[in-house]
Amino acid sequence: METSGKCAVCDAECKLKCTACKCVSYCGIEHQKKDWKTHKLECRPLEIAHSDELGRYVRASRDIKAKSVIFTEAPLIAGPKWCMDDYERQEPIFPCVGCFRPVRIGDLGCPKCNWPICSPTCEGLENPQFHGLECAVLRTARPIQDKSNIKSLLDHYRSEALLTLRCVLLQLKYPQKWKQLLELESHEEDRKGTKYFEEAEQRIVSYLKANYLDKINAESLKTEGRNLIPNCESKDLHRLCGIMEVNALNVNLPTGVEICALYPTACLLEHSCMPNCFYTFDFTKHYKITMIAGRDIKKGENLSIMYTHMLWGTQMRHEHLMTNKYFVCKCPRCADPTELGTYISALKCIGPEEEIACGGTLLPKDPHDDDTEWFCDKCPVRIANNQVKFLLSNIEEEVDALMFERETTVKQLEDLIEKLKQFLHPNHFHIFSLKHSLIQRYGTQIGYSSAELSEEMLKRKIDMCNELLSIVDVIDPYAIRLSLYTGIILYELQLATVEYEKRKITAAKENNEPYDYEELYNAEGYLRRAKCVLENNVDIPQGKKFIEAVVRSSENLETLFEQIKL
Ligand SMILES: C[S@@+](CC[C@H](N)C(=O)[O-])C[C@H]1O[C@@H](n2cnc3c(N)ncnc32)[C@H](O)[C@@H]1O
Repeated sequence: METSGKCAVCDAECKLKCTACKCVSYCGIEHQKKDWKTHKLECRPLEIAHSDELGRYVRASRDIKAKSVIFTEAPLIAGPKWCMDDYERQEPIFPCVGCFRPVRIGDLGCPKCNWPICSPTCEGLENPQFHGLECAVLRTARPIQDKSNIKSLLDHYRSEALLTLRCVLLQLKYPQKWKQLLELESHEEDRKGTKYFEEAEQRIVSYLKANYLDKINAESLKTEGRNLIPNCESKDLHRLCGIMEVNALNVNLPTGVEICALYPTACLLEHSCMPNCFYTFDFTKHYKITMIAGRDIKKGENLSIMYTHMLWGTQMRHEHLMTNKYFVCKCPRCADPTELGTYISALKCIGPEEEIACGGTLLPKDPHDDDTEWFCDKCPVRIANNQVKFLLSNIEEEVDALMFERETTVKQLEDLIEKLKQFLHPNHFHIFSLKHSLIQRYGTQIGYSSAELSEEMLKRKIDMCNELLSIVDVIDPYAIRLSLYTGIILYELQLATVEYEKRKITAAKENNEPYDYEELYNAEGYLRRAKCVLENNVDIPQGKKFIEAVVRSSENLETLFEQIKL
C-alpha cells in the first residue's frame, strides 16, 4: 500500500510504508532496513482507520494468531475511579494519591498537600504522572477545619476529581500525550443535559474550579499576565469528563481498588458484543495494557473489545451503550431477539388467560426499540416493553439482594430459581447468575459437601453446568470475555462428574461389573479446557485460586485413574 509521508530515517517525502503496520514511512528499502532494529519494537499488526459510523477504529494489518500479543502500551494517564455511586463516595477508604494503595481517609497525609497517602516515602508522590504535578495544585486549597468529621473529609478530598485534574495537567509536562488525549472521542454535545453531565458538573467541574483552578489562574493572571493552567474552563473540563466517560478503562487492582486509565491505542478499539480481543494490565509496570487476540483474526478484520457486560440481556447492554457511549450496537447478537438462540433475555408467556399457561416464550420484536412490543411464539399475547421493564427491575432487586447477602444458602438460591422460572426463560441472564452461584455451593456448603450430595443432586449440578456451558459457548465461543465464568463452570462440572463416577466405580466393584471410563475421560477434558480458558486470569486473585484448584483436581483425577487400574 502506498501513502505519502516522511521517511523515518531521513525525513524525505516518500510513498512507501512498512507493510506490516503501515504506520511508518520510508524513502526506500535501505532506510527501512536501517530502521528495523528500532521499528521492530513498535511494529504492530494493526492500522488505525476512520469511518463515519465508528469514528476512528483499529483493524488488523496482517493475520493475527489467537492468544498472540497485538500491542502493549503505557497509559496516557491513570487515576482513581472518576465515576462513583453514592455508596462509594461514603467509603472512608481512599486510594493513596501516589500509588492507589487503599488507606483510611484522615490517617496519613502528603507532607505538602495533606491528601491521603500510604507513606511519606511512596514513590508516586514525586512522579509527575501520578501525584507529582497535582500536589502543587492541591496544596492551594484552604485547609480543612474539622478533621475528625469523616463526611467533611470525604467532601474535601474528592478522589473522583483527581483523574480530571491529572488530565488537565498533562498539557504542562507531556504535550504529546495531551494532544493524543484531546483526540479521543468525547461526545461532548450528546452529553450536555444528561444526568452524567450534571453529576460531573457538581462533583468534579465546579469543585476543581472553585477550590483550585480558578484561584491559581486568577493569581497567575495578576502576577504573570497569563493563566498558569490553560484549558480549564468549564467546557474544557466537561470535554475531559466526556473523554473519560467514553474511553476510560477500569483497572481492578489486586488490592480491590478500582482505578481508571486512558490509553492511546487501546481506547480506539470498537465495541462488539462478540469481541475478538481482550486485554490484561501489568500492575507492576504502571498499568501497562496488553491487547491480546482472543481468536485467530484475519488481515483487514476490525479489532474489537467489549465495552459492556456480556451476561446482560440486549436491552440492558443497549441502554448502557446508548447512555455512556452514545451509539447503537448492530452486532448479530444485538439484532437477534433470541440472542443467537440462547434466549438469554426471553420471558415465559403466562398465556392469554391467567389459569392456562401456554408454554410459549416472549421475545422483543425489536430489541433496540424502547417502545417495542414483546410477542409470544405460541399464543396471541403481546406485552408492552414498560411492563417487561417493571417486572425485570423487581426481579433484579430480588436477585441482587440475595447475591449480596453474606451467606447465601443453596436453599435460597434453589427457591428463587424456581420462583423466577414462572416468569423467565430458564436461560435468562438472571437465572444464569443464580445457577452460576448455585453450582459453586453444591459440593462446598455445609450440609452439601460432595459426599453429602445425593445422586439426584449431583445429576442436577451436572445438568446445570451443561446448561450454563451451552449458553457461554454461544455468546463467547472463544472464552474471550467470560473466561473466568467458563473456567468455573468446567471446574464444577468436573467435580460433580468425578464424584458421580466414583460412586459408579464403587457399585461396579461391588457387583463385579465392568466400569465404563467415558465420563472420567470427559472430566479430564473439562479440566484441560478449564486450564486453557483460565490462563488469561492468572493475574487476578480469583483466577489464581481456580487455576490452583484445577491443578489439584487434575492430580486427584490422575490418582483415581491409577487406583482404578490397580
Ligand atoms: C472508545 S471510543 C473508540 C474510538 C472512537 N471511535 C474515536 O474515534 O476516538 C468509543 C466510541 O467509538 C464509537 N464506537 C465504538 N464501537 C462502536 C460500534 N460498534 N458501533 C458504532 N460506534 C462505535 C462510538 O462513538 C463510541 O462512543
